Amino acid sequence: MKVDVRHASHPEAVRAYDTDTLRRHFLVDHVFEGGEIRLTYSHYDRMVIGGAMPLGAALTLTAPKAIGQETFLAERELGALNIGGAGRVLIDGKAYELSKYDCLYVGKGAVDIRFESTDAGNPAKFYLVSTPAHRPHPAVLLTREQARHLTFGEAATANKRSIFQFIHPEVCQSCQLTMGLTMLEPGSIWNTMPSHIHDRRMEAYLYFDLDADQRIFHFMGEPQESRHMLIANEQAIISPPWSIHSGAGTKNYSFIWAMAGDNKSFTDMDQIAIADLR
Ligand SMILES: O=C(O)C(=O)C[C@H](O)C(=O)CO
Ligand SMILES: [Zn+2]
Repeated sequence: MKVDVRHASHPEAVRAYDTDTLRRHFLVDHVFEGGEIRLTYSHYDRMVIGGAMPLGAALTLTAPKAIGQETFLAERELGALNIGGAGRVLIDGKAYELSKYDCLYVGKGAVDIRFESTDAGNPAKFYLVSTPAHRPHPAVLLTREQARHLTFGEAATANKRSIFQFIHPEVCQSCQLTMGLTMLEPGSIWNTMPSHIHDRRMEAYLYFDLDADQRIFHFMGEPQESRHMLIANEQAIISPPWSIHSGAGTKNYSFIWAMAGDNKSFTDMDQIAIADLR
């Protein structure tokens, strides 16, 4: 299992980052590798993001040194959303079957976590997000149809999209983790424009369902000091709590968002007027 540790950056320091430095701190360019679990440990709210892509054999989620525990979920909770072929997650011997766009919540205290693909030729890709947790909540398997479905945006502003809230207080209990999926309609390319910040929570995005030759311009930074990174399919970004997080693709795409921090309120956002961005 590979673990990459990312430290937190002060917004004043980020103003001076060049492209490579921005990407080193905030881009996770290699989330999925066949037959491996890869993790990135962010010091923003100690969120861990990563990918588990099992092939022939099951992959076991063990506790890396960064966690400082005997087992990965000793003091953590986990969301796993499948963006690949069919697969299953085994939690202490109980199997949960996940098709593409299904999400599993796993609470604090689960010990033995394994990931399997149904067909190694069309492997499952489990996108993982984990945050510290203070109490156990039951495991919940959610299909996209069981998520809370909201629609936002318009074709005229190229931001017509569906938001599916999976790990959200009205759908599934968690300690601090929230997680969901946003899918843009063909012809719509903008997510979260007008953009927002929420200093109470950090956020991470996994961009996917993007053609290999297309890219997403991901905007970040303080609202009056915006920067951008070019993102390819199945790459993730870490968004500090003080940063905008907004993207424009050269084509439509989907992304998984996840947040952690002082509240689980999706609507607790400070909106930034487009005219105020710099
Ligand atoms: O398309 C969107 O807008 C989103 O998906 C917004 C993110 O979920 C977000 O930034 C939540 O704070
Ligand atoms: Zn946000």
